[in-house]
Amino acid sequence: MRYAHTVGTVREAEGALMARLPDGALMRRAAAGLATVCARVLPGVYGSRVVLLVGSGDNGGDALYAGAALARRGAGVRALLAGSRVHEGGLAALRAAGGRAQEVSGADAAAADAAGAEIAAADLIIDGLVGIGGTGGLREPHAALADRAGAAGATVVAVDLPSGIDADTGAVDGPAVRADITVTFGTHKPGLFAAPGAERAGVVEFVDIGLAPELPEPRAQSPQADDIAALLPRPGAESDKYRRGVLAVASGSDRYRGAAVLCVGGALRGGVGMVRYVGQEVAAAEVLNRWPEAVVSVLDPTDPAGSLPRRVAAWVVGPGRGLHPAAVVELETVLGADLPVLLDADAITLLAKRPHLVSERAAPTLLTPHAGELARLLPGTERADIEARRLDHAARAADAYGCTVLLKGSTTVIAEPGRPAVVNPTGTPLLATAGTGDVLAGFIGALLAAGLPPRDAATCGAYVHGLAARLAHGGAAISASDLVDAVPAALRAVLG
Ligand SMILES: NC(=O)C1=CN([C@@H]2O[C@H](COP(=O)(O)OP(=O)(O)OC[C@H]3O[C@@H](n4cnc5c(N)ncnc54)[C@H](OP(=O)(O)O)[C@@H]3O)[C@@H](O)[C@H]2O)[C@@H](O)CC1
Ligand SMILES: [K+]
Repeated sequence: MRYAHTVGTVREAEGALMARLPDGALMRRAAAGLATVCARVLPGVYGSRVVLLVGSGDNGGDALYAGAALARRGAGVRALLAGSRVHEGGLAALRAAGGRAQEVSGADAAAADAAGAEIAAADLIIDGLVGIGGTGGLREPHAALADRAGAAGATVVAVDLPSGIDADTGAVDGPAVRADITVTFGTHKPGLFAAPGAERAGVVEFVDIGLAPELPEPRAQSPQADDIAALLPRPGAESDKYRRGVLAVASGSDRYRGAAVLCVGGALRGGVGMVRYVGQEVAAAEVLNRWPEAVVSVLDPTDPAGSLPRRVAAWVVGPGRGLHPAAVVELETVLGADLPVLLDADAITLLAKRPHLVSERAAPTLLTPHAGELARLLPGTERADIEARRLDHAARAADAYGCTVLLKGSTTVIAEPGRPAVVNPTGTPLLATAGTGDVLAGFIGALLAAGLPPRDAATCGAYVHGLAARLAHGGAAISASDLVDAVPAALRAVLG
């Protein structure tokens, strides 16, 4: 598991630790770890050209000390000083090691051109413009340096986090460094997990500076394959279809038959004991045709509540279901039962007008909106703002509805009141195609039926779903049906 803490928490922990350590000890640890990663990235340190982008604060100090270490090993190191001040100790260390420094000011075109030439000729660029002390979009000349670094062919290593991304949210306001590698200190930062910041971080390397004993509960966590393997249920000798869990699926309609077939497919591949599908006649026939192992019943339009299956362990409701009055009755009936329920798509749209159905519910509920649907659940919130600050808004919805929320999209985030947000690391743009959400809902439903709590079921579901998309065609485009077929390979990859 990777853990992330907010800037405020890091500052407090850093203060407590620094009080017990000699001056500069933490920065020396950070810079040594940074220099080690940089040396590993370079084909050879001796004779290589390293450019440091240096801002006013300690992030620049880290870059300068690491640059000094590389200069001592024979690298040609040039620091471009962009800030209103510079870390004096770091600059002295760089100079003592034979490195050179030049100032870059936003107004001086000649200095900017000289800096541009250094960047273009570099083998390695170390981004120490701003770290956790950065606020708002990058100012000049920082923004221009970030752009030039992006256009250069060199490997870019970001110090602590790529400059220009918000450490707590991952929001990017204007130009930001695009790193190949980010070397982060003490703990991960939430902005390294969540898009759009996460997309700028490249491979994230963690350097332990001894902060862990001082850190409280994290703001966010990002599961790795072994965490998922530990959570996924595995059938034992005593398993039977009822113990593995019976999932009721109310997805699709005669108009949207695919949502029925895909959701049931996701559930079956999620290892459910039995799927009980209920829906309109043509959709039900389609499900049976594609998945003969599903137990299917046809909804009575005059009695939607009475025709719902009983003796089930969990429910999935909503994908392609429609917004008609019978769908409302169905939703109210399902939420009235004391069982775990996953609501997706149309069920979320219906819920937005009836929030009490979930907020007053005691049994576990999981909502799986995309950003547009979450905007419906949080009146007055723009979709674009949700995309920019996914962690905050998922947490807000979880608090407002008193349930678990999985926010789908560029980075899938799972929030639950009082718990650290889970940020899924396997997401891929390949998933941005119709029907993939139906598969996810079914797959997570299977895990709910098996008895996993919603947060764990959602965590495993998002992870396996993303991995399946990546594995389906080796990174080439996929359809939602391909995704269903690739789930077993993803499960094999996780379970080993
Ligand atoms: N915490 C830890 O445990 C450890 C932390 N360590 C390191 O310290 C880093 C934090 O250092 P920090 O506090 O000095 O802040 P940091 O990000 O370098 O610079 C902030 C300065 O930048 C400026 N500035 C701000 N916004 C800007 C903008 N948009 N555009 C342009 N400029 C902007 C502003 O200065 P101004 O120019 O306005 O005077 C501000 O004062 C941390 O990320 C890690 O690398 C490790 O060494 C050891 C362990
Ligand atoms: K940085």
